Formats: sequence, C-alpha cells, structure tokens
Amino acid sequence: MKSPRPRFPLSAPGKAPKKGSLTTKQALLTLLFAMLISGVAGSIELLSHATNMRQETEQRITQQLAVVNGAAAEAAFQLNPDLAHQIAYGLFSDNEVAWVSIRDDFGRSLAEFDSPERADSTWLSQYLFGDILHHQTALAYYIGSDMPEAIVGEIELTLAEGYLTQQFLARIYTVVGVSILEAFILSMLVVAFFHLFITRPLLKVHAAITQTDPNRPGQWPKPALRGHQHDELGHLVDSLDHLLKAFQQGLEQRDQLHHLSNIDGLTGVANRRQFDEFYQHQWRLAQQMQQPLSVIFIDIDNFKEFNDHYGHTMGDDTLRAVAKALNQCIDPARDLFARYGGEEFVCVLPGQDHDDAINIANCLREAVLSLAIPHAFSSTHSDLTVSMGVASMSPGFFISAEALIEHADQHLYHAKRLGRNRVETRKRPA
Ligand SMILES: Nc1nc2c(ncn2[C@@H]2O[C@H](COP(=O)(O)OP(=O)(O)OP(=O)(O)O)[C@@H](O)[C@H]2O)c(=O)[nH]1
Repeated sequence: MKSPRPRFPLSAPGKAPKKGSLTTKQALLTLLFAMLISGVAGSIELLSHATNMRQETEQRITQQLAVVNGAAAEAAFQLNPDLAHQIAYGLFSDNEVAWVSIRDDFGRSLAEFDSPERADSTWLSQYLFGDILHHQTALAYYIGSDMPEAIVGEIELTLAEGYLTQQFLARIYTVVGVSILEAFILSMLVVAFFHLFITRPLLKVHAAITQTDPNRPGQWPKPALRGHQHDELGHLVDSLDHLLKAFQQGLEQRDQLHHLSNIDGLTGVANRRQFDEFYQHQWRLAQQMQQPLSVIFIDIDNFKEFNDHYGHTMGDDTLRAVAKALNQCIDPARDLFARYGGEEFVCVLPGQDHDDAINIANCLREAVLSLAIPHAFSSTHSDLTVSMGVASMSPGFFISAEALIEHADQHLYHAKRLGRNRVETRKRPA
C-alpha cells in the first residue's frame, strides 16, 4: 500500500511578491548608489563651478575697470560730473554691480549709483563671493610727455551679492538636475539589464519549481533559459534538475521499501505489521464513530500433518493458494486481510457487525473448501479446511483494542476444540 502523501506546492503559487522582489531591491540599491555617486560628483562639480565663477567675475570686473579707467581719469581730472556719471552708469547698468562711485583726488564724489540689492547678503553669498565683492582702482592721468602720471581720483564699486548668488544657484540647479537625470537613467538601464539577464531567468526557475508536483519532483518543468546554457544560471538549473531527479528516486525507493515492509513475502497479502497499524487505526475510528468492528481469525487445520506428508514446498504453495482464495472474500476498499503468522490469517472488518462478520466467515470457509486441496492426513476432512474465531464489538472508550483480538483468538481455540472446519463465535455486549 502506497503511503498517502499530501499534494502541496513547493512554494506559494502565483507571481513573485512585488514588495521585496529582487528587481525592486536592485532598482532601489542601484538608484541609491547612483544618487550617492552623482552626489559626490555633483559636489566636486559644484566646487569647480564656484571657483570658475569667482575667477570669471574677477576677470570681468578687472577688465571693465581697465576699460573705463582712462575715461574716468579724464572725468576726474576735468572734474566733469557728466562724463563721470556716464561712466559710472555704464558700470552700474550691469546687474553685477550694486554700487559704484567715481571720486576726484580730494574724495569728492563726481558720480555715484547705489542699488537696494547691495543689502541682499546671505551666508552663501558671503561664503562664495565675500572676498571679491569690493573693487577700488586709482585713476591715473597722464598730463604731458615730460610730466609723470598723476593720481587724479578713484573709482570704487561693490558687486551685487544677491545677483551673483542667483547666477550661481541657477547654474547649480542645472548641474544638479542633469546629474539626477543622468543617475536615474543610468540606474534604470542597469536595472533593466539585471532584470532581463538575471531576475527574469530566476523568476522562470521559481515558477517552474512552484509548478512542480512534490510527489513527482523529477518531472518538473525544467525551464529552458535561452543564452544561459553555459553560464551560472544554466549550471544552477542543471544542478536543480539532478537534485530533483535524485529526490524522486529517493521517494520511489521509500515507497518500495514501505510497500515491502507491509507485505508478506510468501503469500503477497498484508503482513502482521500492516495488520497492527490498520487494526489500531480502525479501533480508534470505531470508538469515535461509535461503529461496530469485527475480527476473524483463520487457522488452517492440521497443517503440520500436511507439511509432514506433502512437504514444505507443497505447504508453501498451499499457503499461497489459501491466502489468495481468502483475500477474494473481502472488500479491499474497506476490509483488510493479512497473514497473522505461520498458517494463521486474520480479517479486520470495519463497520461490520456480528452477523455481517459471520456471513463473511462462512464465505471464507467455503472459499477454502472450494479449493478442494486434498489432505489425506487430516483428522477433520479429506480436503484442506480452516477453522475460524469471530468477534465483533462497538468499542467503548474504556476497552482496550486487544480485547477484541483476544475474543476472536479464544473463539478460534474453541473452533479447534470443537472439531475444526467451523466458525465459532459468541455475541459480546458493546
Ligand atoms: N510450509 C510452511 N509451513 C509453515 C509455515 N509457517 C508455519 N508452518 C507450519 O504450520 C504448522 C503449524 O502446526 P501446528 O501449530 O501444530 O498447527 P496444526 O498442525 O495446523 O494443528 P491445528 O492448528 O491444531 O489444526 C507447522 O508445522 C509449521 O511448520 C510456512 O511458511 N510454510
């Protein structure tokens, strides 16, 4: 008898869970690393941008001051406020300049422009541009070929911190935005690559394992991973295939052993071990369901004489023939017929009351007689006969399982005492 094994999937069927899936983990990790790398790279780029911007601004202002220096010196020398005004306005009209002043050599203002943006100072603007905000240049005027250059005034300006910072931030937003986009696109490409070449084949393997019948693991739907035959994934599937086939062999050997351990080697019917298991199980069921349970003990009459005169080989053949005939009298879907030991057999009849059991016992006795195996040395009959003890019970919870067996055994003993080739019984109260 094959042991029943539950059918259940090796793992939960259906799609792999989204949360915590390999693809999601890969996507998150890749994105995290990409963001970290782009963060570090962005910071370096940021520093370089800040340095470049400072240099560019300084250069531009120095150039502008150099360009207007001559004209401003002229205005200072001539004390010409209109010219000074034009020059100062030219510088001031550039958004970069927040305050500009042109003065003569006595410090008197010829022109001055001031913007409210001068007050827009933040820690960032101070940190980035604090040391390059202020510019002051002396205005040198060349009066004549035989005269040295004379300082006739000065031009002074202050850069607009707020404007510079805005320009810087605008650049940074672009840089950061582009880096984030780059990181995102790169990580998506990496994730798509991993999903296509690793996760998807692994999901195929997982789906195949999920569909595998645990009773027949060797017949699993081995997935064909195209392009992975010779790589680690291909080796994984091959190893899994070997493992599942070996597992299946083990299961088959176990079934075979289980079958052998429950079958009587000579007659091929159930053995004592299977009888014990079946009987104990049926006893408990009968107790729970409050149903009758019957047992018939069957013993071949004068078998020693049979063996002695016809030989042991003939005795074995006879035991097989008797077992076969007796086995055909019971319902294998409900009852159990087993060799109890030697020339003794037993029937367990679940749900059968005393009268049913007597009927079956008579059928068993007739079945042996109808074999018409000659037994010239029997004290009972010219053919081989059997004696039987029948016992039935609706087991209560305080009766031991052995009680029914003992009763059937006692009745068999009486059958032998009363002349053999008979069914002996006595109704027992429940
Ligand atoms: N050939 C053969 N004989 C067996 C086997 N098992 C038990 N026997 C024989 O069965 C005989 C049983 O003898 P007894 O216990 O004296 O019983 P009996 O001769 O049938 O007498 P009653 O039971 O009183 O009718 C012995 O001679 C055993 O050797 C077996 O597997 N093969």
